[in-house]
Amino acid sequence: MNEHPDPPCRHSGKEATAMEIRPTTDEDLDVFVTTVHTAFGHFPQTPIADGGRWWSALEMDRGLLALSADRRPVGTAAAYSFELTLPGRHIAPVTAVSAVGVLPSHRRRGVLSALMRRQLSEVRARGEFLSVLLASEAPIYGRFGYGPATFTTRLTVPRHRAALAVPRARASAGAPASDADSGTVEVMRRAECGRILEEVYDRYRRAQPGALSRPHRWWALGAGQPPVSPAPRYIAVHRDADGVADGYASYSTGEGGTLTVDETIATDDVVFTALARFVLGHDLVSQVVFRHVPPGHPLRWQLADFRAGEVGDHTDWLWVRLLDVPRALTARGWSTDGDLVLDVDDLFLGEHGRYLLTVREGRADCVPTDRQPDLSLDISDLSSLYLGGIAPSTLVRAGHVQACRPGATARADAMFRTEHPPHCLHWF
Ligand SMILES: CC(=O)SCCNC(=O)CCNC(=O)[C@H](O)C(C)(C)COP(=O)(O)OP(=O)(O)OC[C@H]1O[C@@H](n2cnc3c(N)ncnc32)[C@H](O)[C@@H]1OP(=O)(O)O
Repeated sequence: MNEHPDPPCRHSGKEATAMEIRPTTDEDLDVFVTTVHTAFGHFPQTPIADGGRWWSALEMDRGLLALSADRRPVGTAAAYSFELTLPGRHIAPVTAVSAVGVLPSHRRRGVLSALMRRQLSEVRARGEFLSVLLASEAPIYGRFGYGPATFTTRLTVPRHRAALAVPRARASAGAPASDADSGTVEVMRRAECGRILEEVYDRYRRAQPGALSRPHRWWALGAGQPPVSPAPRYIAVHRDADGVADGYASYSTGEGGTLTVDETIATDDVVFTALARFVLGHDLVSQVVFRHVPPGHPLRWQLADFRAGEVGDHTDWLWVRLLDVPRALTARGWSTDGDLVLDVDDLFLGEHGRYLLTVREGRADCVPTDRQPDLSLDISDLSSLYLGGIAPSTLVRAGHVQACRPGATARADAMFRTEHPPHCLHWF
């Protein structure tokens, strides 16, 4: 991207000038974690007492600490090194931003803005073109160029209305045998699973756009949330006819007989259905709560009673930030040929670029152009569109994206659409 002719850097004037931002080292772990806790005000609830497991995967050589003029730590930002699966099953390295916090006593003075600026420049210096995060509050990150790009829901099904319908396609005579599940489900405890979860998750995430890698280190340390952490859980492990694990559901039962499924990981739809059927058939359960179900997932349609599946917590999950438009757009796969001229503003970084995106046979070319634009948009909007989880027409109708030529919106919709909607359920 070019420097903007008159960069509207909204925050530069406000960014704390007497502050120092420095990278962290292993020696900073305690002060880093204490500062994050104070920023969130969550100290009593956070399980740091559990041997620091929650924070054990922090990459301290990638963290940032903001120090006030009197050298006191007042702000934090962490960065994890993951891979992100893009449309077309292409895989790219990403920086996953986390543990962002500014002390309550030092807010709204530009500390976060300065941390974000430093962090984005370090991501570029690594040669990466994508940054991602999970936002604690939606209004925070758009100004820094991030846009919500994947979405998730919770599906609650009362046990007495949990019957699955016989799918018409399978009930009809002559349905292919491969359509039915020929595998088995075994219940294991989390502690007995060895590397099964890690291996199944890795197969799943490589085929699922929007999914993040979970590095071996996370599993080995038991960092994060269940089932990566070793919290007590039952795991329903699905195996194919050859005995190879190809899916799992991690679950526990709680108050009032609610069975909560942390995540259902399946390498195909038949495996997902088999695992759903298994937990929905659990005795002594009043309802089953599936967390992290992709919006529009077929499970709701498989229930004999369509209204039995109550959708809740429909919310954003992964926020994406493009740092190099041509590299990002050429890295993902595309399913529809076409040409599109995108005029992109990056207000936070004070950059502007106009690009001709040309898609032929699944791959894109993206070069600077002075042709008239089809769409004019902010980098946060392009970042939202990037994984195919939201249609350009939605952002045009919302007034975020400007369609500059007749037919441009429909063409953009067709080009950005992906065969598999993106979904992410990794917490970091
Ligand atoms: C990926 C993650 O880790 S998500 C976790 C984020 N952290 C938290 O939610 C912990 C609690 N909150 C905090 O620690 C702080 O309030 C932060 C980190 C969200 C913001 O830090 P600050 O140093 O106050 O932000 P900063 O002063 O740079 O604000 C920049 C702009 O963002 C706006 N902004 C900052 N936080 C918020 C917010 N929560 N809601 C709405 N606007 C916000 C500011 O008003 C300012 O806007 P302006 O330039 O138009 O005046």
